[in-house]
Amino acid sequence: MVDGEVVVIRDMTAGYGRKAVLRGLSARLPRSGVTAVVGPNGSGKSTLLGVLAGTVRPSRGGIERAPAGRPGYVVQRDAVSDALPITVRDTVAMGRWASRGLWRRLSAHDWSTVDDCMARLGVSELAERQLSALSGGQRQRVLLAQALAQEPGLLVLDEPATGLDPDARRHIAAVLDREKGRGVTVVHATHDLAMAMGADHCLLLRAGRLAAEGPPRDVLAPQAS
Ligand SMILES: Nc1ncnc2c1ncn2[C@@H]1O[C@H](COP(=O)(O)OP(=O)(O)OP(=O)(O)O)[C@@H](O)[C@H]1O
Repeated sequence: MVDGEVVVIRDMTAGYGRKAVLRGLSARLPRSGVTAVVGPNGSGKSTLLGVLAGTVRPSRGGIERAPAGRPGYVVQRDAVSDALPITVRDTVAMGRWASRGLWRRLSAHDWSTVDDCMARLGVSELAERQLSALSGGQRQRVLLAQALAQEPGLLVLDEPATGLDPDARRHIAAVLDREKGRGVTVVHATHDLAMAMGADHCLLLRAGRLAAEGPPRDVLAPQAS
């Protein structure tokens, strides 16, 4: 892997308040590839994704050579309120606000991007349904469509397959592969071995440090045994 083809995280320390969660972490993510971040509960996966998405600010070091533009970020599904009175189409349209601004009307091009993203995730038939009335798997696809509507160069997903049945997991994995084919750099945290094995690159975190990095079969083989 040569330097021009990677996103570089260099000697990065980050956490919450005075508590450092990630300490001196250096890693590389293949550009236009899928990276899986694995590790036990509390090892710092979500914190790393937060840094990549720009919601957690490192106290030292940081990301070099991130893809241009605002990252698309899909948080863990249980972090999204069930009570939001909003339709599926309007949820996906929120992805356009980042580039359009809150107070400007969305253009015909914006709405066609929204409709295209819903189609890519197979949720077009749900467009007028309330987000709160969807199953967990449907909601996850809608949130992914919202992130794609931002047309990001970097797509960051926190456990996109958790709680989904095997078909839904395969669908999400196929969508991530398709985005990679469109040149998007994809990073996701997962506890799902098949999802991690399907990635191009794998980062294993342990207690806020990088315990291993490389092809998933090399990183995960000792874990699986
Ligand atoms: N908003 C926050 N404020 C304070 N501490 C936090 C916050 N979010 C996470 N932490 C702490 O940071 C540490 C790492 O949490 P993080 O969510 O990054 O781990 P994780 O590997 O994603 O875990 P999981 O697999 O359970 O999702 C934990 O000790 C957690 O309690």
